[in-house]
Parts: sequence; C-alpha cells; structure tokens
Amino acid sequence: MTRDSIAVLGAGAWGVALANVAAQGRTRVPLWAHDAAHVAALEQHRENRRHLPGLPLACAVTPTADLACIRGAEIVLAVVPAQAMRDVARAARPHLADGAAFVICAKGIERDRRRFMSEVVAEELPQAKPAVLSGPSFAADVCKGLPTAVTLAAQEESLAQRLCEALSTKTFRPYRSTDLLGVEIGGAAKNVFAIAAGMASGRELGASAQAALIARSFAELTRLGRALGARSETLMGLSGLGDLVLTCGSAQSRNFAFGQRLGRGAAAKDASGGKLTEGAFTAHVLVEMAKAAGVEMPIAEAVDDILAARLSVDAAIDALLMRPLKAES
Ligand SMILES: NC(=O)C1=CN([C@@H]2O[C@H](COP(=O)(O)OP(=O)(O)OC[C@H]3O[C@@H](n4cnc5c(N)ncnc54)[C@H](O)[C@@H]3O)[C@@H](O)[C@H]2O)C=CC1
Ligand SMILES: O=C(CO)COP(=O)(O)O
Repeated sequence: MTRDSIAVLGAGAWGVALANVAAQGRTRVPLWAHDAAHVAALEQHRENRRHLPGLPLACAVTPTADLACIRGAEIVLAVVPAQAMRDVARAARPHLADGAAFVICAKGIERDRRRFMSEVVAEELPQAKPAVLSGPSFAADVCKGLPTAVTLAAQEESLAQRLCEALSTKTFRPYRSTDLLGVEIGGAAKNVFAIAAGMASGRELGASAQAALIARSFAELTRLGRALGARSETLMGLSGLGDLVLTCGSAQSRNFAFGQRLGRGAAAKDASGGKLTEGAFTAHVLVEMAKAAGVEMPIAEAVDDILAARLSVDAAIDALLMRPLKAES
C-alpha cells in the first residue's frame, strides 16, 4: 500500500517533531521554513539546535525554503504560529493541490479578525480540506519517541480516518473526530489557562490551588465550547482535558513557564524567555469571544487583565477568591 505524501510547513519545535513522525515509512518529507538561514542550519546540523537540541531530523526530512515543496503533497501539516497562519496559507494557495488535506497544528485564535484557524484556512485556501491535529504532545517528547495520543479532526470521518492512518506510529496515536471547532477551542484555551496555572505555581499557592484552578479552567473551557457548538466528548478528550492537564501541570510548557515567571514578579514583556507563548496572543481574543457569546470566563479574564497590566497577579488571585459563592457548574 502506498502511503499518502506529506509536507510540513514550519520548522520550529513542533514542525520538526511532526516531520519526524511523518518520516516513518516515507522516503521524503519536505520541511519548509520561511527563513533561508534556518534552512541552511537545519541542513548543516540535521537538527533544530535552538528548539530541539540533540534530537536529530529523520533521514527522510528535507529542509527547504521553497513553498513549492507542497506541490503534489496529499497532506500538508501547517505548523507555524497561529498569528502567522493566514500569511502562510495565503502564500501556499498557488502551490496546494485541489483536495489536499491542510492539517492545522497550531494552537491559537487569530487576534486581528477573531477567527479560528479552520476559518482562516477556509478563507485563504478554498481548494483545501481543513483538518486539525491537537492534544497532549510536547515536541521534545514526540521527537524522543515517547508515547502519546492526540485528536485529529476533519469534516468527513473518512478523511479523519485516512489522516490518522497516515500519521500514526508505534508511539504517536491519533484518535479521529469530526468536531474541528471543539478541537480548536481546547487547544487555544488551554494555553491561556496554562499561564494562569504557571502563575499559581510561581506564587507558590500550593498543589490544592493548582488542582482547583485546573478544574475551574476546565469549567470555563467547556462553558465556552458548548456555547460555540463544540461536542462535550471533544472537550473532555485529548485535545481538551488531556492537553489542559498536560500544559497546566508541567514547566516543560512554554505557557506554564511564562506564567511562572509572571508569578515570580517578571513583567509580561520579559516573561517569555524568547519562546513562543501562544496563550499570550490568545487571551484577549478568547475573552472577547466569550463576552460575545455571553459566557463567563473569570480565569481567562484575569490572565488577559494581567497581561495588559490592568491587574497585578496578587489582585487577580484575590478577585478570583472573592467572587460570590455559587453552585458548581
Ligand atoms: N512545541 C510543542 O510542543 C507544540 C507546539 N504546538 C503548536 O505549534 C505551533 C508552532 O509551535 P512551535 O513549533 O513549538 O514553535 P517554535 O517557536 O518552536 O517555532 C515556530 C516556527 O515558526 C516560524 N515562524 C515564525 N513566524 C513565521 C511566519 N510568519 N511564517 C512562517 N514561519 C514562521 C519560526 O521561525 C519558527 O521556526 C504553535 O501554535 C504551538 O502552540 C502544538 C503542539 C505541541
Ligand atoms: O501544546 C503543547 C503540548 O501539547 C505545548 O505547550 P506549550 O506551547 O505551552 O509549550
């Protein structure tokens, strides 16, 4: 049986990890990066020294700065930051084959136009079949061959199944879904809540507070998801609860580590450590979406207020604890 051909857009940590997954059982997986110097460094060292030092590119992975590398690919994995997705999708349009699957692997919401990634792709790539891959999966873990499972959603179940088959390995196990929006909401929101969890850790509020915060974050995530039409089983699954638990519980998460530094007193502008923290880009648009849907998200709002310097971490903690007592929901 011939395997679907796969190309990867974006050669950061997650792009490299997914290219290595795709390389299993394939002889060539083009890996596109927008920066020619980065491509040269990948070719020379056969690893992403900045984001995944010591973890080599699989032999089949071919770095390139030429977007035409996606011509003929049946599956394209889009692994660039969420705020760059529109530009990359637009640039890919002349090269993408009709009916190719365009799998969104970024976790975020477009700030300027308040769009989910699947909406961005529908607007920019009318010939594509959009899909979303999300779930608990640190790039370094996946690159090391440590096991995990993720959700892979496409509108047609048959395509979701085909994508799962194309991307599954002995240690990387995708579960299929047709709930793209549900998968996207979980992936975008968990980054914002991971910042909150990091702050609680940085402030040394204790393990009980940590668990309470995760549970109340999940309540906010499900409230928004249901209001926007996501399915409960998606929100409770790998891309929702699964990724929330991972990212809110580990300093390996860049969003959590960012929150930790904020909790220890760093200013928002200095707290990323030069790393991509998608939650910082998503917090405000997530809160705006929730308000538009009439959904209360006090933890997400607190993160947004702290990032915009409207509130200190301590004042936000006090405000959350002083909210009127209510039924659990
Ligand atoms: N690192 C991880 O463990 C995981 C990351 N993700 C998601 O994948 C997405 C990408 O994250 P990472 O690869 O980890 O980030 P990264 O910071 O390691 O890499 C991002 C890459 O995108 C490139 N880039 C930046 N702006 C660009 C533009 N305008 N056009 C094209 N390329 C551009 C950068 O040069 C860099 O190589 C994010 O949305 C993240 O939430 C999802 C699951 C796991
Ligand atoms: O999404 C991730 C793991 O599933 C990676 O999380 P961070 O972007 O917070 O590092």
